[in-house]
Amino acid sequence: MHQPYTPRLIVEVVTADGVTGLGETYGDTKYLELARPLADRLVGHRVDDLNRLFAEADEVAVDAARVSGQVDVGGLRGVQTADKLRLSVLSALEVACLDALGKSLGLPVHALLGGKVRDAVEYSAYLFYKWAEHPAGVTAEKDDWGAAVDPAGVVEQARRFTERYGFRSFKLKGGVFPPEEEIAAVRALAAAFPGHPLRLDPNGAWSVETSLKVAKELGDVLEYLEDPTLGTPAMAEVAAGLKRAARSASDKGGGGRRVGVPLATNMCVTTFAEIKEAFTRDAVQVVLSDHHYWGGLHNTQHLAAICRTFGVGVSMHSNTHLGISLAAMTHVASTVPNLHHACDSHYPWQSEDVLTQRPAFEDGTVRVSDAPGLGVELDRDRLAFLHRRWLDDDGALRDRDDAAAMRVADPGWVRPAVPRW
Ligand SMILES: O=C([O-])C(=O)C[C@H](O)[C@@H](O)C(=O)[O-]
Ligand SMILES: [Mg+2]
Repeated sequence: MHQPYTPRLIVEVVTADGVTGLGETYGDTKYLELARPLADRLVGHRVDDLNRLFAEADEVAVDAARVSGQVDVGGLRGVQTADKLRLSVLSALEVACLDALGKSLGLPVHALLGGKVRDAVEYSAYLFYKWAEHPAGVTAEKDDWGAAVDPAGVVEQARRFTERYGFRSFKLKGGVFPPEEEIAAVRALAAAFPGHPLRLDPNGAWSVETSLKVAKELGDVLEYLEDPTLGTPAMAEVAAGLKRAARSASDKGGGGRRVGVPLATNMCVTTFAEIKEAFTRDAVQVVLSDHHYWGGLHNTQHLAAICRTFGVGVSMHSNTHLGISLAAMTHVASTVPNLHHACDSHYPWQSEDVLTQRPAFEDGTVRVSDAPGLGVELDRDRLAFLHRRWLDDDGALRDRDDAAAMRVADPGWVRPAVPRW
């Protein structure tokens, strides 16, 4: 469940020559608290002095109450550490500096990152279970996607995604209905779109046992299973169980059906500190990077290099971002040689943006811009309009609370404990 609106922080750097650069990141209060002091420390620095950003960010104090034993957005984005909070803010400044630097030098951001290895970046269709409309009383833009609360609705949503944007890969956000229903939805997708890459992401809603059961049932159709269960130890148990099952199936002759399925994560490996345990235990086979919380585009390249060294796949996680971040993701993704999966993006679900021209999806891809910088332009009127809405809000939209809209439909609703199944 996602709130209809989400706060975003837009950063603009201005050089002494008057060149501007744009960046974007999460905009909840805890990020805004760090953005101003960090921005103040950077006044007078060069936009190509990117490594210094990390040292400056380290000097910005994080309120301990923001991070003590916390997970981000109910766990959806993994652990919340002071460092990760700082890196998430830093990422917007790094992207803004790269945009400004590229514009000054007449080079696209991908060139500043070493050059693109592909001309277009593939994205996946992000399928959500949803009602036809938001519950009465929830302020939201209307959409024309219709309801998706069963396999037929999910297939219909996927069909619209292919018609509108040409996506080939499909990711179903699960953990909503009992696993049997989500298995049926994935099977329906596989029947409707034979050979298309499919993923299912229940955000840790299942026990190890349920994860193993679902993975075995869908082993022949899933490209990967994302965060079936919470935490590296539990993911490692699932991965080991799947390996055992695959071995025993091959000992028995196999029968041609794939038993194992790679596990992907944007929850248990979201910081460099978490890599060692996860990779040495073979708990995950694909890491979904998010340049915001990994600390920018250079760090995303470092992460990709570590994944390559360990034989772990890499792709990208999405986060209700706008077009600035989509452009940044596309530039960095174009430079990663070992990007073997279509990246996630919530962007088709966003009806609003702060750009004069929205990035477009063609055949499920975004073309990598060769224009100087990111290749996007800020629409100051739209930014002012959205900022005004944020200022006028009673405070309910300042910090992401995905349960808020659910509580309008069902006042007693609380986020279910995990594992739920
Ligand atoms: O793969 C995903 O998109 C998720 O696991 C959920 C995300 O964390 C998403 O809700 C977000 O960050 O806004
Ligand atoms: Mg995920």
